[in-house]
Amino acid sequence: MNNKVIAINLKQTLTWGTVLCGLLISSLIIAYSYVSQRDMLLSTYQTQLTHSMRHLGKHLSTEFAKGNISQVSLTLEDYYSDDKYAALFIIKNDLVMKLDPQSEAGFNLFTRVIKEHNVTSALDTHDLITVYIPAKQYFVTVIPVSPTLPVSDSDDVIRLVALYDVSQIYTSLKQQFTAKAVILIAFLVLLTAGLLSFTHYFIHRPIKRLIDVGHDLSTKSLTSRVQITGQGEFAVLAEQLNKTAQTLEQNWQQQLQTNQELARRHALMTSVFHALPDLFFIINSDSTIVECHTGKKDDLYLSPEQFIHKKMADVLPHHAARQFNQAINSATQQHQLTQIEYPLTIDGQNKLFEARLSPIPNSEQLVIVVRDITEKKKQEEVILHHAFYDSLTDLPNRFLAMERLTQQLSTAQRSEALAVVFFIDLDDFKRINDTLGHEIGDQVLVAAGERFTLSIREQDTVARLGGDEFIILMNGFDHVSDITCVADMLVKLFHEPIELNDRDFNISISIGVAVYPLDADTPAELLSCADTAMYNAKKNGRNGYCFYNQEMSLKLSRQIAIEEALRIALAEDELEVFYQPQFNINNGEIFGAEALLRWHSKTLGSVSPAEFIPIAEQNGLIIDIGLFVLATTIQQVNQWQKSLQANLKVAINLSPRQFKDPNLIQKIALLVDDRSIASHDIELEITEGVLISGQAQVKQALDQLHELGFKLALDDFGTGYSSLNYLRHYPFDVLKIDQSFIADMLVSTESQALVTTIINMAHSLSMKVVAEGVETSTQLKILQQLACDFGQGYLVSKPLTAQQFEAFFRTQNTNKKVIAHSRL
Ligand SMILES: Nc1nc2c(ncn2[C@@H]2O[C@H](COP(=O)(O)O[C@H]3[C@@H](O)[C@H](n4cnc5c(=O)[nH]c(N)nc54)O[C@@H]3COP(=O)(O)O)[C@@H](O)[C@H]2O)c(=O)[nH]1
Repeated sequence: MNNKVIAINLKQTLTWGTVLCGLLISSLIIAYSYVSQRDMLLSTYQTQLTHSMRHLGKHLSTEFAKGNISQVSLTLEDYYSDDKYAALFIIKNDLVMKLDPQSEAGFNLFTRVIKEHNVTSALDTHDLITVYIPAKQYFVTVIPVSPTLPVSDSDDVIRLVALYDVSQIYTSLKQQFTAKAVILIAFLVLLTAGLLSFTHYFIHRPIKRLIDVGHDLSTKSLTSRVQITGQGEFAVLAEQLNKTAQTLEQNWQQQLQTNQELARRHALMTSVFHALPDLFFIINSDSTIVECHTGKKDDLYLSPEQFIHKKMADVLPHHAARQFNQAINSATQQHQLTQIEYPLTIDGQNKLFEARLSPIPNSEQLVIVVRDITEKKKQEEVILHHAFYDSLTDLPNRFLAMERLTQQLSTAQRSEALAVVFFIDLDDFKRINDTLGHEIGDQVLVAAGERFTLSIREQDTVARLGGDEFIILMNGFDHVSDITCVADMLVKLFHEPIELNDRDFNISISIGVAVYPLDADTPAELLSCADTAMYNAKKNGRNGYCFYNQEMSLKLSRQIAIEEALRIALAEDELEVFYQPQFNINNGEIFGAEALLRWHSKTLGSVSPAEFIPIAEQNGLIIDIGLFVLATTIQQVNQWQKSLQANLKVAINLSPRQFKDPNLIQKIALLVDDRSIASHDIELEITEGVLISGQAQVKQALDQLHELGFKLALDDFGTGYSSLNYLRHYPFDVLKIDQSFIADMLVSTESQALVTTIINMAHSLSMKVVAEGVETSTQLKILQQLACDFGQGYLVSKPLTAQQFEAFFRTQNTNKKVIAHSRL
C-alpha cells in the first residue's frame, strides 16, 4: 500500500479558495446577468425599433405617395418626441431630404457614425436593416420609403434613417447592475466571512491545536494534550493523538528510567572498572578487542589503548595467545565461563595471570577479566605449606603426617613388613617454657626437630603434632628388635644437651612405639596406640621408650570413662566430702580432720580420688570440684564448731591447677568470712607439685593465704624433691610426712632415720609435723618417741562421713586418754 499522500496548506487554501471562489462566482453571476439582460434589452429595443420603423416607413411611403411631404415632416417631428431618436431623417441616395430642421443635424450625426463605424453597407440594401453600433450605443435603422416599389434603380431609393440612442438604457442597466453587484458582493463577503469563521473555528483551530500538540510532542514536551470535543474527525484524531501522546509519554518515562538505569549501570561499571585492579576486555566474535578497561594502569603488559582493535595473538606472546584462542573457542562454543592461567614476563618479572572468559548473553561478544594472581599464587602456596607444615619447625604437621602414615601402611601391607609410629614427647618441656620463656621453648622445639630429622632416613617422616609432641614414621622393618634399636637411638639422641645461644639444655624424651600390623591397622588407631604408649613411657620415669600393649589401652579407656562421668558428677550430686580425724600424737586428742573427697559415680561406682583427682587436674574440672570441697568443708566446720562446741581444725587439699585460678584467695577468704570461721582453723595442704613450677604467682598466693591467717601444710613430704628450699622460702606451718615412710619405719631403719630427720628439721623451722598413714600402735609409739606432733591414719579412723565424724568426735574425745594410752 502506498502511504504517500499529498498535503496542502488547508488554512491558506480554504481562505484564498473561499475568497477567490466568491469573487469568481459573483463576477460570473454579475457578468452573465449583465450580458444576458443587456442582450435581452437590445433585442427588445431592436424589435421595437424595427417594428416602429416598418410602421413609420409604411406611413411615410403613403405620405410620399400622396405627396404630402409636410405630413412626413410632422410625423418625423412626432417621433422625435421620443428622445431616444438621436437622428431621424430621410435620404435619397446619399443626400438628405430636408424635411425638417433637425434632419440636417441628424444626417450629419448619421454620416459621422456611418463613417466611423464603417456601416455604409446599410445604405445599399433595399430592405429594412438595423445595425447596432456598440461603441456609440446607437441602433442605426435604414428602411426604404420610396413611393413606388419596387425601386428599380437603387440610386433613386428614398430611405428613412434613424439613429436610436440606447445609451441611457445602458446607463440605467449599469446602475441597476452595480447595485445588484454591490449587494451580491456584500452577500458574498458575508458568506466568505462566515465560511472563513466556520473553517477557522471548526477546522483551522483544531488543526492548529493538533499541530501545536504535534510540535510539543516532537519537541519532547510529552505532557501536552489537545482538548477537542464533539463527534467529528478532529475529535477522533485528537483522542487518538492524546492516546498516542500518552503512550509516548509512558514509553518516554520508561525510556527515561531505562536510560537512567543504563546510565547508573554504566557509571557503576566504570567505577567497578576503575576500582578493580583487573583488566577488562570485550572482544568481538572474531576475537578483536573492542574495549579495554582497568583501574590499574601501571604494571601492564601493554597500555589499555594498545589492545584496542587488536587480537590477543597480535599483542601477547605465542604461548599466552594460544591459550587465549583455545579458551575463546571453548567459551563461545559451550556458552559458559572458561578460565585459564598463563605466565607473562613484565619488566623482567615473571608473573602469573588468570583470565576468565564469559560470553555476554544475547551478543556475540565475550568479556574477559584478567587478574594478576602472582601474589595470590604465592600466598596459596604459603597457605598450602601452612596447611601441611608446622610453622615453627617447618616439619610436616599432623595432617600431612597422617597422609604419609596412610601411604606407609599401604606400602607395609604390600611388602608385608612392619611400619612403626614413634610418638615422642619432650620431658618437662613445660618447665622450660614456664621458666625460660616461650622463645627459648620454641628454639628447643626447632633444635629437637632438626635432631630428629638428621637422625632418620630420607624415606622416613618426622612430624610435629603440636606443643612438644613429635612423631616419626618408619617402615620396612622385619623384626621388632630392629624397632627397639631405633627407639634406643632416638632416646640417646638427647643424651647430648641441646646448645642454644651458648647455653646447654639438657632435655630428655619419652617415646611411645606402636607397630603395624601388630598393634593396629589404621593410621588413627596406630597413632592413638603410640600416644598411649608414650604416656606409659612417661609414667615409667621418662627418658625412655615404651611399646604399646593392650593393658595401656584399657587404662586409657578407664581414664576417658572417668573423665566423661566426672563432668556431670557435681551436677548429679555424686561428690561427698569425708573427714579423716587428725589427732595429737601425745594425748590422742582429736583436734580436727583432713577433708577427703569421695565420688559415688552412678555409672562407675565408687572411684578413688587417687584416680579421679589427677584426671580432674588434667582437664581443669578440679577448679569447680576444689571449690565444692572448700565450700562444703568450711560450712561443715562452722556447723561442728557450733554443735560440738570445739575449736575443730580442718585440713583441705589444694591442687596445683587451683592456683591458676586468679580468684582463688578471694574465694577462700569469702567462704571463711561467710561462715564466720577463723582462718587459722583452716589448713590448706599442697604437694610439692604445686611448688615445682616455681611460679611467682604460687608464692604470692601462699604468702597472701598465710597473711590472711590460714595454716599451710606441705603434703606428702619425702616423695618428691623434698627440697629444703621449699621449706625455707614458703610460709608452711605444717609438714606432713608421706605415709610410705611411716609404713617403712618398722622395716627400714633408713626410713625411720629419714622420719627422724624430717621431724627434727621441721621443728627447727618451727613447723608442726603430721604423720600420715599411722596404722599401728608401734608406729604411733615410735612417732611419740620421735616427738612427732600429730597423726592421721587407720589406727584411729578411716575417713568418715560428716555424720560419722561428729559421732566419732563426741565418743573419742570423751575417751581420748584411752586412745593415747591404751593403743600405745
Ligand atoms: N586436691 C585434692 N586432693 C584430694 C582430695 N581428696 C583426696 N585427695 C587426694 O587424693 C589422694 C587419695 O586420697 P584418699 O584416697 O582419700 O587417700 C587418703 C586417705 O584415705 C589415705 N589414708 C589415710 N590414712 C591411711 C592409712 O592409715 N593407711 C592408708 N593406706 N591410707 C591412708 O591417705 C590419703 C591421704 O592423703 P593426703 O593426706 O592428702 O596425702 C590423696 O593424695 C589425697 O590428697 C581433695 O578434695 N582435693
